[in-house]
Amino acid sequence: MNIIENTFKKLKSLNKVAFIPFIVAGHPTLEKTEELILLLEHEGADIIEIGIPFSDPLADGPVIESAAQKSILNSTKVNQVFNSILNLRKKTNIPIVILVYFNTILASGASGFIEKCLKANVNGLIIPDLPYEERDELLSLIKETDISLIPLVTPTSNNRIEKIVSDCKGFVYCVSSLGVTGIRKDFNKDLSSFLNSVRQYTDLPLALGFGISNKATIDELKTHVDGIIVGSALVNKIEESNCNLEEIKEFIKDMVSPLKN
Ligand SMILES: O=P(O)(O)OC[C@@H](O)[C@@H](O)c1c[nH]c2ccccc12
Repeated sequence: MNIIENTFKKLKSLNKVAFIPFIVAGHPTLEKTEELILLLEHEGADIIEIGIPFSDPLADGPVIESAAQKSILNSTKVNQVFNSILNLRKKTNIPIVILVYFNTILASGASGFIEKCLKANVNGLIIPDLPYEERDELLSLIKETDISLIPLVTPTSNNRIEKIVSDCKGFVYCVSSLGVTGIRKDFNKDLSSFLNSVRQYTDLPLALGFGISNKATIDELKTHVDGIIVGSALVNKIEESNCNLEEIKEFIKDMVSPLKN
Protein backbone atom coordinates (compact mmCIF):
# COMPACT_ATOMS: atom_id res chain seq x y z
CA MET A 1 0.00 0.00 0.00
CA ASN A 2 1.13 3.48 -0.71
CA ILE A 3 2.86 5.46 1.99
CA ILE A 4 0.38 8.34 2.09
CA GLU A 5 -2.64 6.05 2.35
CA ASN A 6 -0.80 4.08 4.98
CA THR A 7 -0.21 7.20 7.02
CA PHE A 8 -3.93 7.97 7.01
CA LYS A 9 -4.78 4.38 7.82
CA LYS A 10 -2.51 4.36 10.85
CA LEU A 11 -3.97 7.65 12.08
CA LYS A 12 -7.50 6.42 11.56
CA SER A 13 -6.83 3.35 13.67
CA LEU A 14 -5.82 5.76 16.44
CA ASN A 15 -8.85 7.88 15.78
CA LYS A 16 -6.70 10.78 14.63
CA VAL A 17 -6.78 13.27 11.80
CA ALA A 18 -3.69 14.12 9.75
CA PHE A 19 -2.05 17.51 10.02
CA ILE A 20 -0.69 18.63 6.64
CA PRO A 21 1.18 21.94 6.70
CA PHE A 22 2.09 23.72 3.47
CA ILE A 23 5.20 25.83 2.99
CA VAL A 24 6.83 27.44 -0.02
CA ALA A 25 10.21 25.97 -0.98
CA GLY A 26 12.92 28.60 -0.61
CA HIS A 27 10.89 30.90 1.63
CA PRO A 28 12.91 32.49 3.10
CA THR A 29 15.74 30.19 1.91
CA LEU A 30 16.07 26.51 1.04
CA GLU A 31 18.20 25.89 4.13
CA LYS A 32 15.33 27.26 6.23
CA THR A 33 12.87 25.14 4.29
CA GLU A 34 14.82 22.06 5.36
CA GLU A 35 14.89 23.19 8.97
CA LEU A 36 11.19 24.05 8.88
CA ILE A 37 10.24 20.63 7.57
CA LEU A 38 12.12 18.89 10.36
CA LEU A 39 10.51 21.22 12.87
CA LEU A 40 7.05 20.58 11.44
CA GLU A 41 7.61 16.85 11.63
CA HIS A 42 8.85 17.13 15.18
CA GLU A 43 5.78 19.14 16.17
CA GLY A 44 3.36 16.61 14.76
CA ALA A 45 2.95 17.10 11.01
CA ASP A 46 1.97 13.83 9.36
CA ILE A 47 2.51 14.80 5.74
CA ILE A 48 4.36 17.84 4.37
CA GLU A 49 3.15 19.83 1.39
CA ILE A 50 5.89 21.80 -0.34
CA GLY A 51 5.10 24.40 -2.98
CA ILE A 52 7.52 24.86 -5.85
CA PRO A 53 7.48 28.63 -6.42
CA PHE A 54 6.01 29.67 -9.74
CA SER A 55 5.78 33.14 -11.28
CA ASP A 56 2.13 32.92 -12.28
CA PRO A 57 0.36 31.00 -9.53
CA LEU A 58 -3.32 31.18 -10.52
CA ALA A 59 -4.71 29.57 -7.40
CA ASP A 60 -2.51 31.24 -4.79
CA GLY A 61 -3.73 34.01 -2.55
CA PRO A 62 -1.58 37.03 -1.62
CA VAL A 63 0.37 35.43 1.26
CA ILE A 64 1.56 32.46 -0.72
CA GLU A 65 2.08 34.42 -3.90
CA SER A 66 4.32 36.88 -2.11
CA ALA A 67 6.31 34.10 -0.41
CA ALA A 68 6.75 32.41 -3.80
CA GLN A 69 7.91 35.67 -5.34
CA LYS A 70 10.49 36.14 -2.62
CA SER A 71 11.73 32.63 -3.19
CA ILE A 72 12.01 33.27 -6.92
CA LEU A 73 13.91 36.51 -6.23
CA ASN A 74 16.30 34.43 -4.18
CA SER A 75 16.65 32.40 -7.38
CA THR A 76 15.26 29.14 -6.07
CA LYS A 77 15.38 26.61 -8.91
CA VAL A 78 13.40 23.41 -9.26
CA ASN A 79 16.55 21.28 -9.17
CA GLN A 80 17.64 22.91 -5.94
CA VAL A 81 14.27 22.11 -4.40
CA PHE A 82 14.81 18.47 -5.30
CA ASN A 83 18.32 18.62 -3.86
CA SER A 84 16.92 19.93 -0.59
CA ILE A 85 14.41 17.09 -0.49
CA LEU A 86 17.24 14.64 -1.16
CA ASN A 87 19.15 16.15 1.75
CA LEU A 88 16.11 15.84 3.95
CA ARG A 89 15.74 12.21 3.01
CA LYS A 90 18.89 11.48 5.01
CA LYS A 91 16.98 12.64 8.07
CA THR A 92 13.31 11.90 7.57
CA ASN A 93 10.91 9.62 5.74
CA ILE A 94 7.88 11.80 6.34
CA PRO A 95 5.57 11.68 3.32
CA ILE A 96 6.24 14.69 1.09
CA VAL A 97 3.75 16.02 -1.40
CA ILE A 98 4.80 18.64 -3.92
CA LEU A 99 2.45 21.36 -5.08
CA VAL A 100 3.59 22.26 -8.54
CA TYR A 101 2.10 24.15 -11.46
CA PHE A 102 1.88 22.21 -14.68
CA ASN A 103 4.20 24.57 -16.57
CA THR A 104 7.01 23.73 -14.20
CA ILE A 105 6.51 20.06 -14.99
CA LEU A 106 6.43 20.73 -18.70
CA ALA A 107 9.67 22.68 -18.45
CA SER A 108 11.56 19.56 -17.31
CA GLY A 109 9.44 17.29 -19.46
CA ALA A 110 6.92 15.15 -17.59
CA SER A 111 9.09 12.02 -17.48
CA GLY A 112 12.17 13.98 -16.38
CA PHE A 113 10.13 15.55 -13.60
CA ILE A 114 8.83 12.21 -12.39
CA GLU A 115 12.34 10.80 -12.39
CA LYS A 116 13.42 13.62 -10.08
CA CYS A 117 10.46 12.89 -7.80
CA LEU A 118 11.39 9.23 -7.64
CA LYS A 119 15.01 9.99 -6.87
CA ALA A 120 14.06 12.30 -4.00
CA ASN A 121 11.35 9.95 -2.78
CA VAL A 122 8.58 12.48 -3.30
CA ASN A 123 5.34 10.73 -2.46
CA GLY A 124 2.65 12.82 -4.06
CA LEU A 125 1.88 15.57 -6.53
CA ILE A 126 -0.78 18.26 -6.45
CA ILE A 127 -1.02 20.10 -9.75
CA PRO A 128 -3.64 22.85 -9.48
CA ASP A 129 -3.72 23.70 -13.17
CA LEU A 130 -3.46 20.20 -14.60
CA PRO A 131 -6.36 19.92 -17.02
CA TYR A 132 -8.26 16.70 -16.48
CA GLU A 133 -7.83 15.97 -20.16
CA GLU A 134 -4.05 16.11 -19.87
CA ARG A 135 -3.52 13.96 -16.89
CA ASP A 136 -3.39 10.59 -18.64
CA GLU A 137 0.22 10.99 -19.66
CA LEU A 138 1.20 11.79 -16.11
CA LEU A 139 -0.90 8.98 -14.69
CA SER A 140 0.75 6.47 -16.96
CA LEU A 141 4.19 7.72 -15.91
CA ILE A 142 3.45 7.21 -12.21
CA LYS A 143 1.29 4.13 -12.54
CA GLU A 144 3.94 1.65 -11.45
CA THR A 145 5.43 3.97 -8.83
CA ASP A 146 4.47 4.89 -5.29
CA ILE A 147 3.81 8.50 -6.31
CA SER A 148 0.23 9.61 -5.80
CA LEU A 149 -1.52 12.10 -8.02
CA ILE A 150 -3.67 13.99 -5.55
CA PRO A 151 -6.83 15.42 -7.04
CA LEU A 152 -8.22 18.82 -6.06
CA VAL A 153 -11.97 18.88 -5.74
CA THR A 154 -13.97 22.08 -5.29
CA PRO A 155 -17.59 22.47 -4.16
CA THR A 156 -18.63 23.28 -7.72
CA SER A 157 -17.09 20.26 -9.30
CA ASN A 158 -19.97 18.02 -8.22
CA ASN A 159 -20.77 16.48 -11.56
CA ARG A 160 -17.09 15.96 -12.29
CA ILE A 161 -16.03 14.60 -8.90
CA GLU A 162 -16.31 11.00 -9.98
CA LYS A 163 -14.07 11.64 -12.99
CA ILE A 164 -11.62 13.76 -11.03
CA VAL A 165 -11.03 11.25 -8.24
CA SER A 166 -10.85 8.18 -10.45
CA ASP A 167 -7.36 6.71 -10.85
CA CYS A 168 -5.96 8.96 -8.13
CA LYS A 169 -4.13 7.74 -5.04
CA GLY A 170 -3.06 9.11 -1.66
CA PHE A 171 -5.89 11.40 -0.64
CA VAL A 172 -8.41 13.77 -2.13
CA TYR A 173 -7.73 17.46 -1.55
CA CYS A 174 -11.12 18.99 -0.82
CA VAL A 175 -11.14 22.74 -1.32
CA SER A 176 -13.22 24.25 1.48
CA SER A 177 -14.41 27.25 -0.47
CA LEU A 178 -14.10 28.99 -3.77
CA GLY A 179 -11.43 31.48 -4.73
CA VAL A 180 -7.73 31.53 -4.03
CA THR A 181 -5.84 30.20 -1.02
CA GLY A 182 -5.84 32.34 2.10
CA ILE A 183 -7.22 32.97 5.54
CA ARG A 184 -11.01 33.04 5.79
CA LYS A 185 -13.47 33.77 8.54
CA ASP A 186 -16.42 31.79 7.31
CA PHE A 187 -16.70 28.35 5.92
CA ASN A 188 -19.10 27.08 3.38
CA LYS A 189 -22.26 26.16 5.26
CA ASP A 190 -22.71 23.19 2.96
CA LEU A 191 -19.31 21.79 3.79
CA SER A 192 -20.63 18.50 5.10
CA SER A 193 -22.87 17.92 2.11
CA PHE A 194 -19.90 18.68 -0.13
CA LEU A 195 -17.71 16.22 1.77
CA ASN A 196 -20.46 13.61 1.70
CA SER A 197 -20.77 13.91 -2.01
CA VAL A 198 -17.02 13.40 -2.42
CA ARG A 199 -17.22 10.34 -0.18
CA GLN A 200 -19.77 8.83 -2.50
CA TYR A 201 -17.19 8.57 -5.20
CA THR A 202 -14.05 7.51 -3.40
CA ASP A 203 -12.66 5.49 -0.53
CA LEU A 204 -9.55 7.63 -0.39
CA PRO A 205 -8.99 9.77 2.70
CA LEU A 206 -10.33 13.33 2.41
CA ALA A 207 -8.16 16.26 3.45
CA LEU A 208 -9.59 19.74 3.68
CA GLY A 209 -7.70 22.91 2.84
CA PHE A 210 -8.15 26.61 2.00
CA GLY A 211 -8.69 29.17 4.69
CA ILE A 212 -7.93 27.15 7.81
CA SER A 213 -5.97 29.40 10.10
CA ASN A 214 -6.66 28.70 13.75
CA LYS A 215 -7.10 26.10 16.39
CA ALA A 216 -10.84 26.67 16.88
CA THR A 217 -11.54 26.03 13.20
CA ILE A 218 -9.39 22.91 13.23
CA ASP A 219 -11.24 21.66 16.27
CA GLU A 220 -14.55 22.24 14.52
CA LEU A 221 -13.55 20.68 11.21
CA LYS A 222 -11.67 17.65 12.46
CA THR A 223 -14.74 15.47 12.81
CA HIS A 224 -15.62 15.92 9.15
CA VAL A 225 -12.36 14.92 7.48
CA ASP A 226 -9.28 12.70 7.58
CA GLY A 227 -6.76 15.50 7.18
CA ILE A 228 -6.42 19.24 7.67
CA ILE A 229 -4.21 21.38 5.41
CA VAL A 230 -2.86 24.71 6.62
CA GLY A 231 -0.96 26.98 4.22
CA SER A 232 -1.33 30.75 4.34
CA ALA A 233 -1.56 31.02 8.13
CA LEU A 234 1.76 29.19 8.50
CA VAL A 235 3.46 30.98 5.61
CA ASN A 236 2.28 34.24 7.14
CA LYS A 237 3.79 33.25 10.47
CA ILE A 238 7.10 32.40 8.79
CA GLU A 239 7.13 35.79 7.09
CA GLU A 240 5.97 37.82 10.04
CA SER A 241 8.38 36.22 12.52
CA ASN A 242 11.31 36.46 10.12
CA CYS A 243 11.36 32.70 10.23
CA ASN A 244 11.92 32.54 13.95
CA LEU A 245 11.84 28.80 14.63
CA GLU A 246 10.82 29.20 18.28
CA GLU A 247 7.79 31.32 17.38
CA ILE A 248 6.84 28.98 14.57
CA LYS A 249 7.11 26.03 16.90
CA GLU A 250 4.67 27.60 19.37
CA PHE A 251 2.30 28.44 16.55
CA ILE A 252 2.33 24.84 15.25
CA LYS A 253 1.95 23.37 18.72
CA ASP A 254 -1.18 25.43 19.18
CA MET A 255 -2.63 24.58 15.76
CA VAL A 256 -2.09 20.83 16.05
CA SER A 257 -3.27 20.50 19.63
CA PRO A 258 -6.89 19.66 18.70
CA LEU A 259 -5.59 16.85 16.46
CA LYS A 260 -3.21 15.29 18.90
CA ASN A 261 -5.28 14.58 21.93
O1 LIG B 1 -3.38 28.79 2.23
P1 LIG B 1 -4.55 28.05 2.76
O2 LIG B 1 -5.79 28.84 2.57
O3 LIG B 1 -4.33 27.57 4.15
O4 LIG B 1 -4.78 26.73 1.83
C1 LIG B 1 -3.76 25.73 1.65
C2 LIG B 1 -3.00 26.02 0.42
O5 LIG B 1 -2.30 27.21 0.59
C3 LIG B 1 -2.02 25.02 -0.20
O6 LIG B 1 -2.48 23.73 -0.18
C4 LIG B 1 -1.82 25.54 -1.59
C5 LIG B 1 -0.88 26.43 -1.98
N1 LIG B 1 -1.02 26.75 -3.31
C6 LIG B 1 -2.09 26.10 -3.79
C7 LIG B 1 -2.66 26.11 -5.05
C8 LIG B 1 -3.79 25.37 -5.26
C9 LIG B 1 -4.34 24.56 -4.26
C10 LIG B 1 -3.76 24.53 -2.98
C11 LIG B 1 -2.65 25.30 -2.74
